[in-house]
Amino acid sequence: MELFENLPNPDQNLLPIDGTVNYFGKVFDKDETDYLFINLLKNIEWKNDEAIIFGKKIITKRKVAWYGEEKFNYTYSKITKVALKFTPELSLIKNRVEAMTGQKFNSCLLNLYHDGSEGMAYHSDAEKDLKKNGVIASLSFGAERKFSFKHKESKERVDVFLENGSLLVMKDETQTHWLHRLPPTKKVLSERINLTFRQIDEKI
Ligand SMILES: O=C(O)CCC(=O)C(=O)O
Ligand SMILES: [Fe+2]
Repeated sequence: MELFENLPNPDQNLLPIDGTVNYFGKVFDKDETDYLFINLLKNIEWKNDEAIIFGKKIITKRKVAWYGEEKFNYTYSKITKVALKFTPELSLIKNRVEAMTGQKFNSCLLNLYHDGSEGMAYHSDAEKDLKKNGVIASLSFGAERKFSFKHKESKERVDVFLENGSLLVMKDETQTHWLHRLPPTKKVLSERINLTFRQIDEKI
């Protein structure tokens, strides 16, 4: 039986050292994936992102949204945001992800990339509002895109393609030792939605 030979193995660590990244592959069936993509595109309150880069306020082409269980404040690229309450679809996705990872999440940052010209530069998600070494669960809908990790010291690279309806989990010391990015590409002409479920430290 070689039928499952090429299926992603969620127990496999994609990183060679200093962190853990597990790729689960597609975790929603085709109909659910299509429904969720269209629903998120329509019902999420998408806004162009604002960030302070080298002291200057910039507005990104990429759109973002921030949802949570509570009205959390969250500081990202030096701008503080307040979370909106989870929609029924976000709660459904969250429950599914919690069952698959055995972790609890209380917030979600969403990104909408209109096409391959939009991406996200190298960064790590270790803002002070997040639990230290907390787990991040990343869901992708729409166009498949490459996602790259780079080790902060050795500069070693690890690439993974994030499929429509797939789940990627980053945990342990990943954010301390690795950067990640979504490189821009000329090959992708359609939209991609990314959801990163996170664990905001409720003590703050
Ligand atoms: O779009 C992605 O896959 C990654 C997004 C990301 O890294 C982030 O929101 O922090
Ligand atoms: Fe990130």
